[in-house]
Amino acid sequence: MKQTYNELHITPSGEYPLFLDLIMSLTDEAIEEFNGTLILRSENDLEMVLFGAEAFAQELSKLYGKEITLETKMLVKENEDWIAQYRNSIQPLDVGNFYIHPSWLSHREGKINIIIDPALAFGSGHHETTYGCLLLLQKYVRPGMTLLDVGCGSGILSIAARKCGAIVDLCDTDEQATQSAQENFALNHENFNGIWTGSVQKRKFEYDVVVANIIADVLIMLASDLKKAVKEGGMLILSGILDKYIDKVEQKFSSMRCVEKYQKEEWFTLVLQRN
Ligand SMILES: C[S@@+](CC[C@H](N)C(=O)[O-])C[C@H]1O[C@@H](n2cnc3c(N)ncnc32)[C@H](O)[C@@H]1O
Repeated sequence: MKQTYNELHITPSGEYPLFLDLIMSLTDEAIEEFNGTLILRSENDLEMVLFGAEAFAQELSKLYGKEITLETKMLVKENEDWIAQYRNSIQPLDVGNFYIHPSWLSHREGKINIIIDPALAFGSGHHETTYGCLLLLQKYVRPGMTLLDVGCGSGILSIAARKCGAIVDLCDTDEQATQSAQENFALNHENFNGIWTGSVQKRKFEYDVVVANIIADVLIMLASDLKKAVKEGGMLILSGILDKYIDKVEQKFSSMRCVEKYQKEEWFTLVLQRN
């Protein structure tokens, strides 16, 4: 990309459609039409287009026996690097020992680095619910534990758990999410044990830790399957719970012992232990 581009404005005093046709025949660039002005933008030289339009105006004036004039303006403008601007808008994030950053930013020494590039799947780390799960995972996950991530989205939680030494399975009902999670595992040079499109019911094992950051209604619907997925003495980390639904969720999971309740803004994350 060049540093600058040219912008040509042509406003004919008459015969506008003929000038539009002429300019379309002189260039492949897109033409903007604004209040009787034709605007062309190009990194290439536009002098020939200007010259052609002026010559055409003179010829038309002769042909019609009346003066057809052009108001013209040639500007040189700075090219914006939109991709760079977009990239600059994506901020890295510290969550306890984790440092979450996109692939174009460098690692931070002394931190557990997690690379997540923006994509369609949920889970950049910035949402309060993901943040809560990340904080609690680093507190409760130990090397060698098994973990199931239900509703994996971008895979951020299972990547984090893997980086803490867990053996991880993950699933999501959305195929785009499982696809994105696999890409993010590869980006982080990490591996998972199993991944599937679907939910907790498709699991084959019981786990030391199950994490599910889904909305309250879905957690309630999945309650029995989520509880069964946890080994005796194991932990269930639930998030995606708005404060107004916390009582309802706690009641539904009351057969488990509440070990920790973390709140960030209006979002709760619960750590429950199976007896
Ligand atoms: C809020 S996102 C969480 C993403 C990621 N785990 C995080 O913490 O950032 C919830 C994810 O759950 C998935 N989901 C919704 N209902 C589900 C269900 N019944 N079983 C499994 N996943 C589900 C959605 O497709 C979505 O990717």
